[in-house]
Amino acid sequence: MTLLQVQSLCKTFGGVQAVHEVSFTLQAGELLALIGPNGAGKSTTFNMVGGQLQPDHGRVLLNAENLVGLAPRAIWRKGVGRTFQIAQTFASLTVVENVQMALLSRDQRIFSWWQRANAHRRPDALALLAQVDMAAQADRPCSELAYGDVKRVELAIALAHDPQLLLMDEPTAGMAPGERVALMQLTRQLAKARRMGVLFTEHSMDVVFGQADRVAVLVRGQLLAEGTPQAIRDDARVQQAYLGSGLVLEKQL
Ligand SMILES: Nc1ncnc2c1ncn2[C@@H]1O[C@H](COP(=O)(O)OP(=O)(O)OP(=O)(O)O)[C@@H](O)[C@H]1O
Repeated sequence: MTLLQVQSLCKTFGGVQAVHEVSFTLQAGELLALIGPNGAGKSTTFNMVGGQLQPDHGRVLLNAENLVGLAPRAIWRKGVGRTFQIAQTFASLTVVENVQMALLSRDQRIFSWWQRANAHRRPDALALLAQVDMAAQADRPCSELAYGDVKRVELAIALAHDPQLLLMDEPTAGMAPGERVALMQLTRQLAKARRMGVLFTEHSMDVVFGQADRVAVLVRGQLLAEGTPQAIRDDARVQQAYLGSGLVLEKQL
């Protein structure tokens, strides 16, 4: 069964048609990059999939179940995880406590006190940290970590919910080029190992063309092209759309 089917999504803000009849699919274990020049409708599409925005029209099917109309938390409960452009962790807690908090939340336990998190499923939290190569730093406060490491902790937090689909909004924003590729290589390995679909918006073309299985290109709210990284890079319409945008569809070395 197809993991995610986005069908004919439309969204208008005032007189602006932000997204018009956008459709695409995503299979389990696949990484799909949503790219396009500024204002193309990427965030709007992304937020309609996650439930932060309601579409005017169209459907978002997860394993054939329509998510449109559900609150973001209900969508999350159905297996849609999310990471943010600016990584969100509790700086005052340790690395492992952050993951323990996520496990508590997943287990639907009431947590008023961080001490509760501290006692909850530490071995499982450590196992998740091992998956993102952060087990050795488990007992450090998140506030002490380099930004690239915070992003990996955020990934472990997202994995604590065992998502079937992970939405990543510009996951590598603010990172150095080497770190960007490493984070998405790791995400790719995890997606394949867990059969987790990943939909991500991204401005870094080295990440898009190096790590995505497929690329969907939005321009002025419409899906211009969709295909393998190679097909997209060679597509004259895509190159035309990016002309003058300051972005270059450079070749992967
Ligand atoms: N809340 C809003 N109210 C009014 N207009 C909006 C709103 N959100 C987005 N838009 C408009 O919808 C269009 C698509 O915006 P969107 O943020 O989805 O594009 P984007 O591809 O994510 O751009 P960027 O790469 O710059 O983040 C733009 O013209 C934008 O100005």
